[in-house]
Amino acid sequence: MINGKVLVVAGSDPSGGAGLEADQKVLAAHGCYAMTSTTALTIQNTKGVTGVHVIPSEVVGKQIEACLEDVGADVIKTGMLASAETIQIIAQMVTKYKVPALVVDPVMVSTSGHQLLPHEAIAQLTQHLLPHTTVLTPNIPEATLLLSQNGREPGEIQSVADVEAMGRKIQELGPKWVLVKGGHMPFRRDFMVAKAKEEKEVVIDVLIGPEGTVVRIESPYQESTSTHGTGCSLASAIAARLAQGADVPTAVRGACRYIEAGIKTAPKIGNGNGPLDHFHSTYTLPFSPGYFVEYLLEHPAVRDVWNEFVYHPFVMALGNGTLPLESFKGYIIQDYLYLVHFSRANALAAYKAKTIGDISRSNEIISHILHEMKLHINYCNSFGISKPEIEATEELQACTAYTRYVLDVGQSEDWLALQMALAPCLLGYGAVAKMLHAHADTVREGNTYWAWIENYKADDYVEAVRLGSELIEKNIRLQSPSRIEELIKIFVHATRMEIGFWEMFPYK
Ligand SMILES: Cc1ncc(COP(=O)(O)O)c(N)n1
Repeated sequence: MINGKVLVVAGSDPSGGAGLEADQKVLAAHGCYAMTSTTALTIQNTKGVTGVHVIPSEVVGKQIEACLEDVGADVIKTGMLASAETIQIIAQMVTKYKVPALVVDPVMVSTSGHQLLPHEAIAQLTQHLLPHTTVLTPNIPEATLLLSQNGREPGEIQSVADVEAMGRKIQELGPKWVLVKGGHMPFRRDFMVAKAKEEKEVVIDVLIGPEGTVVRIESPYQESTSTHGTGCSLASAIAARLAQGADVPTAVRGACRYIEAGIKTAPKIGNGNGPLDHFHSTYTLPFSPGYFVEYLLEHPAVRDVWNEFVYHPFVMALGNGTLPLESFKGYIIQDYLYLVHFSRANALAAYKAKTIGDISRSNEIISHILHEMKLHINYCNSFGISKPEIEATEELQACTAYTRYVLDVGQSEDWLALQMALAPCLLGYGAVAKMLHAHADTVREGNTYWAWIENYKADDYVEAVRLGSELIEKNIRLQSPSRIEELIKIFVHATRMEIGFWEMFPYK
């Protein structure tokens, strides 16, 4: 689901760790809709930048216009701007389209030392863009350069208080909020600049805001070579959170935590300064909404056991009419006893359901089971077995094991886990009947078991399968991938119990 629209105006990094490529990953990880306007194509990888092809500023402007006059944006985020003309055009667009928020990462020099904004463009940046800026995100070298190019004394940094003073001076140049990023200058625990390597303990990002607001965001110093694109990614994470309605301090704090985790879990890609893991907290479901059951039955842990159940020799003997009648009688009686507990399990599902709609679905399934049990009684009567005789029969172990397993899942786990334990029976009998209907060896005329097959192919059973699947589909996509794997294990175990049920009686 898309929440928030962000337009990024920045340069492209073909190696994917910084620039537009990183920005789009961050926005995707936050569930935002990302648009881009490209200021430059760089030639770079984790080892450094070897070339820059600047895109004409009219093209950049027309790309921005194409996005804003149609889709619109909640936030514009800028990165590498490449030229003074491009800066002017962005400022015109921000004013013309009254974009609600502007996050400016004043990219000047890459981590590897390559100039990404001409020195003379810093004046344009200050004059045209900073007055419209909601959040400006310089690191300490960029903050120093911004102040000195504007004829202000950056001052020497000894402590966090000096960083705050620096942020305040930058705020006077126009931006509403300034985040001075501390990654380049770690501190000791006492908030003095770390001189020696072993003194580097904390990173402090300082956010300066209106009416004297100061927020310090402290995180543990991480010794890492995976920091390529951290600045781009941080500013995009701030933009994403603003687009989703967060206030600036909340957006900035959340974005800093996102980057901290991205460095911690970085994938070690390339031979230089590697990229972050942008997707450390993103779930990707392995199926598309509405197609879980299809995915489930093809899952490597399910496929073979499912086929063993559906194409079991007991089933095939029902289909070609060769199943010994004594086996069928025994099976029908045990299945009746099974259905009593299966109804209890569905009643438990109704109890665990949270909406009247889901309660009523469980109720419909129980009504269907009652109908099925009447057919079992009719079968037994035709074999001369009465209802009291059925009910007086002792459950066989496979019947007890299966039903009590389902009930235990229902007691000890949640509603969806119970539905997964119930699913092999519901889906399986539908699949068995469908398979037998289509199978070349199936005998219809004179097959004692044809009526049994017909029952599970009838419209009302097909409808019950559809309802059951719909219930699972609706709820499964709210689960995490690891929980889905656990739920699949329940399905597999219950399917094995179904196989055990076929195995109770001789089928030859
Ligand atoms: C296109 C582009 N934009 C920004 C950066 C800065 O990122 P870093 O400081 O990590 O090199 C970059 N290297 N390339």
